[in-house]
Amino acid sequence: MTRTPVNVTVTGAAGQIGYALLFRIASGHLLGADVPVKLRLLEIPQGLKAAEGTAMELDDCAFPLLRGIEITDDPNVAFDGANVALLVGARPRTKGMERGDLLEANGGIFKPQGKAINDHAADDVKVLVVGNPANTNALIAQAAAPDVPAERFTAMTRLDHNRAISQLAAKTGAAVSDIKKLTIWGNHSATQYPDIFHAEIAGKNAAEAVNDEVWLADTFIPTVAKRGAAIIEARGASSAASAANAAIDHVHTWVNGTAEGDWTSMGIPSDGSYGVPEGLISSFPVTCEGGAYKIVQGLDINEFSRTRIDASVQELAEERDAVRGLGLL
Ligand SMILES: NC(=O)C1=CN([C@@H]2O[C@H](COP(=O)(O)OP(=O)(O)OC[C@H]3O[C@@H](n4cnc5c(N)ncnc54)[C@H](O)[C@@H]3O)[C@@H](O)[C@H]2O)C=CC1
Ligand SMILES: O=C([O-])CC(=O)C(=O)O
Repeated sequence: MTRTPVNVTVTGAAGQIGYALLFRIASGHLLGADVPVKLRLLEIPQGLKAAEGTAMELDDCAFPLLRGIEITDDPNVAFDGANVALLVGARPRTKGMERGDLLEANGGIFKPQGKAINDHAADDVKVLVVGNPANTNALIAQAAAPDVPAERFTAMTRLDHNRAISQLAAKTGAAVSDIKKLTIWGNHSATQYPDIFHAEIAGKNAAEAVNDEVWLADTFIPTVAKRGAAIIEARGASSAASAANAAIDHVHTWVNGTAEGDWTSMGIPSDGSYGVPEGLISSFPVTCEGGAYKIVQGLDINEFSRTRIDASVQELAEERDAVRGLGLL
């Protein structure tokens, strides 16, 4: 049976994450090895030529699943009929730019893109925001798309989730595949909280297996939370292939489901669970099934975790208030 191609829109397609992402989408890693895709690449006018170069390379791979590539600088065209929208392009912070300036500059990107998604995307559109500040950019886009169910707007904390699994595996000598139920709470920023109290290593509680609160507080949490800065320091450029890989993981899990006995972390609009104010786009532990996600309920949050979740959520509330003050919500 021939399947109808899924329309996948990628913004910032000529950037470094875009370059690492597009080939994996086209080769079937995003949605599945039997799902044909049509790509729409959105760039600013200065980025169009480089996006065309990437499209030439995509053609040269002769991917059997790739059924077309369209390149545009018009969000209304890029999101027309989009089933999956990966919002990667964002305004990076430049010298002398304050946080408020960054939020304002990104508001100028994510508000019109949210409106274009509202007006043109397919009814089943799923949106992942990668561009930083990812959680608040997702909130801006979602607010501009009142006709799209709010839960379709998500922000990427899967890279943090994967980083935390890898650090925990290195500490304990466990295989990455033995680590389950890790959680990233809060913002994709240095305040995020990677939580191992409910995680399992080969079926045993991870916090008990580690049994080292000093390592947890002084090494594990800051290493995961500041990994982005460490990569910039080492590579001279921010994470690209690992960020693209996390975007693939995020959408693949959302569409195809979490494994039995495991969960993942996604930045999603809060329903008030775990004391996170409703509407904030915060990272939670979630399970996915049938193309929808659900927050894992009933976890016991200890004092150590509560303080850290609250601090990250407080930062999200401040970002929301700042963009509200700028008239972006
Ligand atoms: N959530 C996460 O875990 C991570 C997020 N990031 C963020 O992802 C974003 C992209 O990173 P890179 O690809 O490395 O940046 P990059 O600077 O290499 O590429 C960004 C691309 O976006 C394009 N762009 C800018 N404004 C646009 C607009 N309005 N519409 C369409 N395209 C637009 C630019 O022309 C550029 O080609 C950054 O904001 C970065 O901070 C990066 C790593 C991890
Ligand atoms: O830190 C950055 O600028 C890029 C990023 O979000 C990450 O690597 O987590």
